[in-house]
Amino acid sequence: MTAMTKAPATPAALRVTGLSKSYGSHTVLRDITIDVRAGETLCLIGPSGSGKSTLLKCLNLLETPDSGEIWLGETCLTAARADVDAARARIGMVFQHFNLFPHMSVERNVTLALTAVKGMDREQARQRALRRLAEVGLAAFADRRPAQLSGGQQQRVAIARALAMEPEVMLFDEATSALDPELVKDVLAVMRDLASAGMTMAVVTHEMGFAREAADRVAFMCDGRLAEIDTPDRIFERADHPRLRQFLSQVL
Ligand SMILES: Nc1ncnc2c1ncn2[C@@H]1O[C@H](COP(=O)(O)OP(=O)(O)OP(=O)(O)O)[C@@H](O)[C@H]1O
Repeated sequence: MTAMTKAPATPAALRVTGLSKSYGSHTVLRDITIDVRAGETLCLIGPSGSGKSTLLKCLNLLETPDSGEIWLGETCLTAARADVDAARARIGMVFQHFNLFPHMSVERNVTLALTAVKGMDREQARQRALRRLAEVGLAAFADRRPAQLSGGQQQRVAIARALAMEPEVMLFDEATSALDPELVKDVLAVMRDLASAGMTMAVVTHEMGFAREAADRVAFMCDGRLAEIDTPDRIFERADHPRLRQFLSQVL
């Protein structure tokens, strides 16, 4: 008789349990339990003010939750003695506003943290930056200043900068919301490539097309709660949660 073998569960790269957060008397996150599996693209959708960005900021330790735990692999980020800087270096974050240094070249923007934080040798950092810039389609722009690039190109530099740190997880907080509509698709294409390449990603987005096509799972947040989490197909085609149906009827 052969022993039954059980398929290994996909490990969680990030795991959140019982996370709550208030600003004064305003409760923004209510008892959120969610994980981002290794290699997964998880999209977070929901009405404005539902807590999506706050959740992402908690994941990157830019905000401190009032209660609950966040685990990055085997490391508890919310433990009293957690090394926040070391943990943050393992998580890449891309914001709506790219915050590039205007007086530095594109290449220097990407290498800065490599040399300053990782202590990498300047030439080694440059080579890594050039590889990352090539991946986002900007190899030819390394010596330019950010102001000489379009908003979409600047956002791709910000993505290259985050990738250069070789993070275990990438977090995207409305990365295309500040862009002119015609610049959005190039940034989404880079994000799609990353998703296809197996990068672990949590993506707050208002781009329902991206969530539908690129996500492995979609989480719907509402009033600070995780209201639904499921495959894109079930979220978009077979939604039975009334607030989700209402939300989708407004945005699709
Ligand atoms: N630093 C802060 N201080 C006080 N209230 C805040 C702070 N940051 C966020 N909030 C409030 O928390 C709630 C959730 O905000 P959050 O930005 O997480 O929502 P969101 O779902 O990302 O919204 P959007 O889609 O509009 O970006 C909102 O009511 C917001 O006003």
